[in-house]
Amino acid sequence: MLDLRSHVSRIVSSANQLALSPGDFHSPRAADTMAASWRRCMEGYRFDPAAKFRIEAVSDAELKLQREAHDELIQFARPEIDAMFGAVSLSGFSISLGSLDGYIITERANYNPEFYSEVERAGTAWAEQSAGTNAIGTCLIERKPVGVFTNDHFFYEFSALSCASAPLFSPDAELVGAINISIRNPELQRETLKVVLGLTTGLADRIGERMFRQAFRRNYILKFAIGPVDHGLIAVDEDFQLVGLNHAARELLRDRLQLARVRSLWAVFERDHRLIDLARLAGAELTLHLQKGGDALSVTLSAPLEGPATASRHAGASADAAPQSPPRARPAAPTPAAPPRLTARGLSLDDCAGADPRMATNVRFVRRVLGGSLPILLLGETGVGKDAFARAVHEESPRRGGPFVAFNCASVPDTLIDSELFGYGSGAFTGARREGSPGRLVEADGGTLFLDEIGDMPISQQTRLLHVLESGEVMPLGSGRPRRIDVQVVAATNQDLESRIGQGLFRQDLFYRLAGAVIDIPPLRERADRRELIEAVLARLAEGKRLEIAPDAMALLMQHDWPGNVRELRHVLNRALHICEGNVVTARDIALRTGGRMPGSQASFGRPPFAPAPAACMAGTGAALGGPLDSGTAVGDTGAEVEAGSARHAIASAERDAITATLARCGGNVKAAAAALQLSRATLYRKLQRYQIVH
Ligand SMILES: Nc1ncnc2c1ncn2[C@@H]1O[C@H](COP(=O)(O)OP(=O)(O)OP(=O)(O)O)[C@@H](O)[C@H]1O
Repeated sequence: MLDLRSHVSRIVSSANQLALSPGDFHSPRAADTMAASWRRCMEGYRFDPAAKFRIEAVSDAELKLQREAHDELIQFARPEIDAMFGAVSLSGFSISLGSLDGYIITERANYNPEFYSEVERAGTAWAEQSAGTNAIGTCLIERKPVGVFTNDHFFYEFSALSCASAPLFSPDAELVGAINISIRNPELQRETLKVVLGLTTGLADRIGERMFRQAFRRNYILKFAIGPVDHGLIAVDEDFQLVGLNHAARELLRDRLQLARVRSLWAVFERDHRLIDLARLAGAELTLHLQKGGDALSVTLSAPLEGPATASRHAGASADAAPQSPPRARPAAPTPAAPPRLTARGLSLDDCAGADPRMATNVRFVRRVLGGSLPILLLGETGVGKDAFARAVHEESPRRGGPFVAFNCASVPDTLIDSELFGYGSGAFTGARREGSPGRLVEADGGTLFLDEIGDMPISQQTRLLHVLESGEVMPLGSGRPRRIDVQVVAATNQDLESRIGQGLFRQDLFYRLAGAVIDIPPLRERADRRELIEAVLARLAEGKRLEIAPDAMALLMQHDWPGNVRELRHVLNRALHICEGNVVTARDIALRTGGRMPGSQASFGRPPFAPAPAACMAGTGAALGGPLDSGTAVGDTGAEVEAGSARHAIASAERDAITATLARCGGNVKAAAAALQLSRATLYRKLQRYQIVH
């Protein structure tokens, strides 16, 4: 282990020597991985390697939310983590699972304080932007296994640790997190860490395989070795049409898939008639050799775990989808590309889930609580489908025969919320209806009450609502008689409730009461099934008319970052279908709002150098500037006018302005700005990326 002075000078000189063009913070060569990360730390995040560092950690409540959001990933990872921990239980050895944001969400460790440090506990923030060079954070950025030996950590505080992390990919080949092994042992050799890195990569491979086999449980699966611990997995239907490829298989077969624009397994391997017969007969698993470009590859074929899927020629690995478009994570769907079912009642829970793994987890989770009295809290940006989800919950719950009552806490004036929500007796106040009003809570008795924009509810009504939820009784104003009610409460917000609690604007006890089951609905830009969702929304809008999306239009739609989410997508497609010629929507018909995420972006809002590719794109004509969200108002889903400059936009806009101003005041120093804004550094980095603020 180096002393502090040598540590700092090694980092600074290596980062400076790294021959990269300005702004290129990603190194193509493995040997440069550390130096590239150090350089990101100094130039991108403006960290000082000599500075004292304290790891950030989320609160227990936030950790609980994180765990709920990653419920499925934890379920798949935990048995493998436990098995590995049981096999290699050494002092100073811990295994942890990091979320995509770099938080440790579960861990196994020897908690002997001699070897265990608080920095390894669940809830700590290891995103590189938060903790500097480290195995979890750097692996998540590099999307490859990364070992970080003692002083390779950017901050000196971590130099007693050596860590190895490997990325975890979903069945759709999306990065979903990282698995990490840490060792706190001064005797550890750099060479030994390489072995540990192999163990970690094998662990990630096995967790990925569990997820893949579950997702494609109705398909035949071919498995073949790619490296000493890596495996390619390919799911096919009974006609040997490709249904899914894991990340390793996609990487290996990338050229072939791209060139051939394949759907069939026989474009990857040479046709083998034995395989067809064997697959039909296969009761379990068999190993055979398949020819691939002159080489014989040993492949294990396993039969479906559940009843075989019907032929699915529309599978994700279709001609124009492979390999960028992930295969479907829900192989059970008989016609995977079919649009969601449109009923008079709207979307079902399966429709809301589409083929997105995070949404599938959400739906599985919410189904477990339906029928009980646990309140459900829906979180997500504007337009992601919280309202649609709430209605689908009602339709699937045992209360579906009862009323569904929606109450928007932001659209009713504060002074009327009391009477509207809790009701009032006859003659309770001047202007009241003579016969009184039962109020929305009582109206929802026996059914579901959807409290939209709960984050905007004034604090005094929050107190009353909390009382109702705790007692199960409503006391209408001036009636003197409480009324018992039996209601499934579903609340929703796009606000950061934790920070509202911090500002004293939201009651913490109400939050805990509402957060019985927390469902985090991902924004459209993060959904793995974007392509299918785009097609489904168009099909739904086209009402039976057959319409196609030309590849150039699809490319625009896939690149856009959708600040208004599915609602914005609907507006864009609705406009396109009315102006397109014939049955094909082309790029000329697509008008996308350009610039920052919220209206009124300033020129200074760009993309941090390490952020994903810019999402803004513009159709060939100047019409792009006249996109629906620019027009000031937009026609809402129910036909009502929705203000584009609504309270939500104003809040986001104010937040973005406050961040920009604070950063400027702090000379671009993120740490100082985070302290001034009373945000954790990780949260501020997330917001910088969200608002695309260059600092
Ligand atoms: N999975 C989906 N498939 C098709 N359409 C969808 C899907 N999810 C949402 N939509 C549509 O997108 C639009 C916006 O959805 P919704 O109103 O539920 O969003 P929201 O999150 O509640 O918005 P807000 O935050 O503004 O209240 C609606 O027209 C809805 O029908």
